[in-house]
Amino acid sequence: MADQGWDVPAATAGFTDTGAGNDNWESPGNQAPEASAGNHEITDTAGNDNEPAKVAPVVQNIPTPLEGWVAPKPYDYTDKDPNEWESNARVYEWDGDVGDVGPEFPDLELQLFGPQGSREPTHGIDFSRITEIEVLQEGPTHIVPIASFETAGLHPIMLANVKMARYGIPTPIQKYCIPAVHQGHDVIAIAQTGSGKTAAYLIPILNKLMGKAKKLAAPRPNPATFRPGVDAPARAEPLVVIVAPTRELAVQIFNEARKFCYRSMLRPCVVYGGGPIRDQIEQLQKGCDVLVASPGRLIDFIDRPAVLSLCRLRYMVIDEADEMLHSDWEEDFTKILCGGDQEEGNVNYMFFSATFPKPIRELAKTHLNESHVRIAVGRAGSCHKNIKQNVVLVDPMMKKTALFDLLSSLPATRTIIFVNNKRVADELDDFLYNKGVPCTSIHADRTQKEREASMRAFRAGGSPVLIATGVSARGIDVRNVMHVINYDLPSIEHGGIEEYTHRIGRTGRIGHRGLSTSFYTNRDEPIASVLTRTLLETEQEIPDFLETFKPDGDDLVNLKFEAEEDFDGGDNNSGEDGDDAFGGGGDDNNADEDGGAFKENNLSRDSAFGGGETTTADVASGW
Ligand SMILES: Nc1ncnc2c1ncn2[C@@H]1O[C@H](COP(=O)(O)OP(=O)(O)OP(=O)(O)O)[C@@H](O)[C@H]1O
Repeated sequence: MADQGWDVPAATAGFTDTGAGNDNWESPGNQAPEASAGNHEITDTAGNDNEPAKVAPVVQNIPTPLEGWVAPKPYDYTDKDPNEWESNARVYEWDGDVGDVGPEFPDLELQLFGPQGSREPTHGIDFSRITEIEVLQEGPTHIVPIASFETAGLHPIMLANVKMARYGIPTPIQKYCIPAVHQGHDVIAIAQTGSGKTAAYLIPILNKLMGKAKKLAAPRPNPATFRPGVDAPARAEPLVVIVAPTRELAVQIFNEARKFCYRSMLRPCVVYGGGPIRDQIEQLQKGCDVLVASPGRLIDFIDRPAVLSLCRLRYMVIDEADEMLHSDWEEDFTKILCGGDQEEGNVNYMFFSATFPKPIRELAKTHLNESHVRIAVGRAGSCHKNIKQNVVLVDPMMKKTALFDLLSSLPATRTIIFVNNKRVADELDDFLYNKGVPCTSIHADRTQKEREASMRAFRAGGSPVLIATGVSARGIDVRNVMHVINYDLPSIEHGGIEEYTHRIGRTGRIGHRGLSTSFYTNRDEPIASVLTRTLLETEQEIPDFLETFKPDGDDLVNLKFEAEEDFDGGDNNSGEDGDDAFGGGGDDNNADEDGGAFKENNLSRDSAFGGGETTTADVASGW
C-alpha cells in the first residue's frame, strides 16, 4: 500500500481492531456482547423501550464474510444483562471521609483509561495542523490562550486525568475555553468536528469545582454502604448540567466526564430517553454533581422536583447547540434553560458546536451574560482539510450495488454509512448483512438496548460498519473511523451543508486523516452549489458533473459561502488576528487562504487509502 501518511489499517488483513487501548476503551465489565447488533432476525422492534425485545427463534444462518472483513454477527436477543445499560457504568465513588481527593482504584482506572502501555497520545499525525488553524474571538472580553495543560492552572488530579486520557497538547478550542471558563465567563464556541470541544468545557468546569466539591455539592448517602430502596435517597442537585441532542452523545459525554471526575468528589450521571428510568433514578439518588442528559428525559426529571433540583446549578452546557436551539425544540429548550429552579445569576451558560448559523447564535446570545466570550476556530461550519472528500455520480436505482462495490473495493476499515431515513437504514442493514458485511445500525425506531449494543459493537470492532440516520450520529466520536459514506446526501431542508459537515466529521478527528464518499444523484441538485463551494474551500477535486456549479470570476477568488451570510458583522473587537472574528461577512471566510491555517493541501489527490487510484474513482468509473 503506497501509504502517504493515511492512518488506514492494512488492506485485506481483516478487521482486527478490537478497540483495546483506544480512547473508547470498553471496560471489562461493560464489554460488547459477543454477538453484534444489527437488526437482522428481528421479529419485533417497536413497542416499549423498557421491555426486553421479543426473542426470535433465530436460525443462525451467518453469511460468508466479504473478503477481508470479519464475519457479520446477528444480534443476540438472549443477552439480558440488566446492568448493560450505559447509564449504569461504574463511576468513581468512595466513602468521602478522606478529603477532596480520593484514593486510586486501579481496576476502575483500567476501565476508564485503558492499560498503562496504551496510554500514548491519541492524536493523529496532522495534529499540528489543527493547532495552526486561525482562532478568532469576538465579544467584550479578550482571552489569552494557555500554552499547555501544565501551565493552565489545573488541579493536580485533573492534570493527572488529562495525562491518563493521553492528551499531550491542548487543541485551539481548549487553549481558549480553559482560561475563559476559569475566569468565569459564559462562552459560545465554534470549532471544527473532532477538535476536542467536549474536553474544552469538561476540563475547566470540573477543574473549577474539583477543590470545592465538598463545600458546594449536595449531601448524599455514603456510596460504600448505600442500599437502594432501603436507605433514604438523596435528591440530585447537580452543579453542572450538560445537554446533548442524542442519547448516544449523552452517553459519550458521560464517559468523558467519568474520566475527568476520577479521584474527585464529583459524581457524574447520565439520563436519556429509552433508557431504564428506574435505574436512572437510582443513580441520581446516590448523588449527582454532573448531569449529562438528553433534552426530553431532562425535562421529565425537571418535572419531578423530589428527584432532581437545579438549585445548586453553576454551569449549563449545551452541546451541538445549533441542533438544540432548532425551532422544533424551542419550547423544550426554554424550559431547560429557565424552567427549573436554578438561580439564573449563579449559572454560567456555554454553547458549543461545529456549525452555528447566525440566527441560532443570536438566540444563544440572549441567554449569555454581557461579558461572555465568543470563540471561533476556523470558519463556522467549515470542514477539515484532512478529510478527502469524494463525490460520485450514481443512478438512484444503482445505489445499493454501488455501495457494495465501494465497500468491496476498499480495505476493511471502520465505516459509517449515512442515510436520510429509517426505512433505508433497515433495508441497507439487511442488504449488506446478507452480502457478508459486518454491519449494524442505529436510528430512532430501534430500541435503546439495540442502539447501545450497536454502538458497543461498532466501537469494539465486532461490527465495523455502522449505518445511521444523520441525527443519530451527531457528535459521535469513535476512534479509527476511516470512511464516511453519504449513501444519501443530506437534503437542504434537513440540515443541508451543516449536516454534511457533521457527518463527514465522524472521520478525520483530532489530527487523523479520513475519507468521505458521497453518492450524488440528480435529486441532489439543490445542495450542489454549496457542496461545490465546500469542496473548493477544502481544496478537493471537483468532479465533472459539479463543474457547472463552480462559482466564477471574483466569486471564485473570494469564495463566499451561503453560510457566510450568517456571520456577525462589525462588533468584534478582539479577534486575535485583527478582524472579522465570526466571519464578519467579509471576504476572508476562507481562513486558510490568508490566515495560514492550512497553507498547503494536505491531501494527496490519489491517496485516499494509500492505494493510488483504487478508490471510489474506480467504483465510479463502473457506473
Ligand atoms: N488535547 C487533546 N489531545 C488528544 N486527544 C484529544 C484532545 N482533546 C480531545 N481529544 C480527543 O479527541 C476526540 C474528539 O473530541 P470531541 O469528541 O470532543 O470532538 P468535538 O470537537 O466535540 O467533535 P464534534 O463536533 O464532532 O462533536 C476525542 O476522542 C477526545 O478524547
